[in-house]
Amino acid sequence: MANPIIAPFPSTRLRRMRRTANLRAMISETDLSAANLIWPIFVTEVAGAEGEIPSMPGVERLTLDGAKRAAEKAARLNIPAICIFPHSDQELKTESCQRAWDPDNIGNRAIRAIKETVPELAVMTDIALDPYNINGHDGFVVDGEIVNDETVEALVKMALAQADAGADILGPSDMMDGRIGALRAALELEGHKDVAILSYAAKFASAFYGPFRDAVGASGRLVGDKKTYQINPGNRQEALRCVARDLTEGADMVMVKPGMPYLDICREVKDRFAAPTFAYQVSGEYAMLEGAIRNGWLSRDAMLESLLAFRRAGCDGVLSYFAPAIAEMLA
Ligand SMILES: NCc1[nH]cc(CCC(=O)O)c1CC(=O)O
Repeated sequence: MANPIIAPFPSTRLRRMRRTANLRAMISETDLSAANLIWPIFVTEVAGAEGEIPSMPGVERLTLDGAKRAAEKAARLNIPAICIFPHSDQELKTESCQRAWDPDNIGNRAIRAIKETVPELAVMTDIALDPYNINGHDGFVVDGEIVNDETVEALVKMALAQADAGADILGPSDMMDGRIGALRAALELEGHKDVAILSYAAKFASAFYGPFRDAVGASGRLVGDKKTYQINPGNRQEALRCVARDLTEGADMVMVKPGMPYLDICREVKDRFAAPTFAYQVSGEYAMLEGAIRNGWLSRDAMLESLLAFRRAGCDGVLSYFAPAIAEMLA
């Protein structure tokens, strides 16, 4: 960090350069554009489940057709990537989670539909068993324990099905140990050497995921919590070790999640590892801001400011449910 030289007042008046819009523009340090956005969407296979998610006002579960229209909208707004989260049939959730690697599960059908509609749009996926797991966990549950190595084997099958369906970027959000290395090796072996991995590397056991679990229909399902695999929110060093580990195992990009309460981690990850770094402004952050905006307690500028803050903290991009609204404001 440079050591700024400040002449004493009144030689230095920092307000001089804030006086007009053009002067302010000249010394603006951080930019935000649609290219910095990844848009997470929910796609449902359940008739009647489409439509607004009550805890995420303004965000809808989409049908496959809705997902295609979202892809076209993303392309029109210059958003480079869309991230698919499946809402699957509750009746078909099992302990063995076999639908997670079914080529025709709703996630994989959405990948294909979007790649057919807008081939140039980057499609990112979610790798974790929770949308297909009867107990809402990201891994297999055996005698009350979330088992690591067996889960990683299943995640590899899930990843290969997504890569076969045409995914550009895989997003392992499961927080099992050793999954990045296993995924990377399998992708190399199975002819998918160019499929990228954006690892949910520093993923904290957060209370801010609540609305997301409503959106994917996992809320009523989750037995216990995710503290045996997600990071304790107070643990900074452990988060950095996770990022180092995932980069060593072959992640192309890393993520910090949630976003706004963890901007210190974003900055530190970017400074230390100089790798493509993303943050996930998660469902609870969206709900807070959007709820306050809808009540007239905050202006829409709060949304833009929150995104700019991620950029200032060193993030190359942000997964945000605000992506289309922001891109429209910036256009
Ligand atoms: N695989 C689970 C997953 N993938 C993305 C999110 C949260 C995203 C959000 O809150 O917006 C979660 C929730 C969780 O870990 O329980």
